Amino acid sequence: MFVLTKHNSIANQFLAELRDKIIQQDRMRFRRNTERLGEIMAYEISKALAYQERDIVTPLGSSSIHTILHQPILLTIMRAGLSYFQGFANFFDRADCGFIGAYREENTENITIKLSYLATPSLAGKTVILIDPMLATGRSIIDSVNAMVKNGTPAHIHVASLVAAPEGLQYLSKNLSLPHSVWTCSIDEKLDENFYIVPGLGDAGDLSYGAKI
Ligand SMILES: O=P(O)(O)OC[C@H]1O[C@H](OP(=O)(O)OP(=O)(O)O)[C@H](O)[C@@H]1O
Ligand SMILES: O=c1cc[nH]c(=O)[nH]1
Ligand SMILES: [Mg+2]
Repeated sequence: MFVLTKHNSIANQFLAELRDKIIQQDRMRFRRNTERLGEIMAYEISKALAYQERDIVTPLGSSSIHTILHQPILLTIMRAGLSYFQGFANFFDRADCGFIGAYREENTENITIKLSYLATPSLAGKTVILIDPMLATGRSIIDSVNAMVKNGTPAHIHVASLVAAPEGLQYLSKNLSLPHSVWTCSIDEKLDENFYIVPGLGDAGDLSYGAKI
């Protein structure tokens, strides 16, 4: 598993601003910081993709360089995923993309996921980056994977999160049987009694777009 904040970088400042209960109230900065971390995580994941050597003709000669063989398919879970996704789309700028509508319904016992929308290209044999900033119980990711495989079974899924809870990571390792890797900016302490990540940052969807009814 890759954890971005294990290494000091400017990314730590963006995550600190996302968590800070005052700064995070600036909705535009919240979305933009999320997007910036999406760009940085896209760069990190790009190192794990397949490359091919190409010769580029410049005005003065030719230059050999390794470029990405196939752009990954970018899939995100709405709402909160949208800004993080945009960071990936900025870097993987030729990628085919897909969208999943899912939200958590809380009851006292557990979380259930309501899936309402699925629009993806064919996923058969493809490398997919599944983008969702909050990995809390892990149920949104697992239910999304179970829904999206009807559009083909990917060769590999990169699960890209921003803040992950240990409980969610454990749920993924038990329930995600397809080849996958997990990428996150931080592994936090735990879930609270409402299944929110502690210390986390709060509700990423609401901070991005406002409370929903
Ligand atoms: O790991 P889980 O327990 O499934 O929680 C994570 C999910 O919770 C958030 O979505 P939410 O249901 O709040 O919807 P929203 O994005 O519309 O706010 C977040 O965007 C994840 O999709
Ligand atoms: O802590 C959490 C858990 C799920 N969704 C969020 O936005 N935050
Ligand atoms: Mg939410």
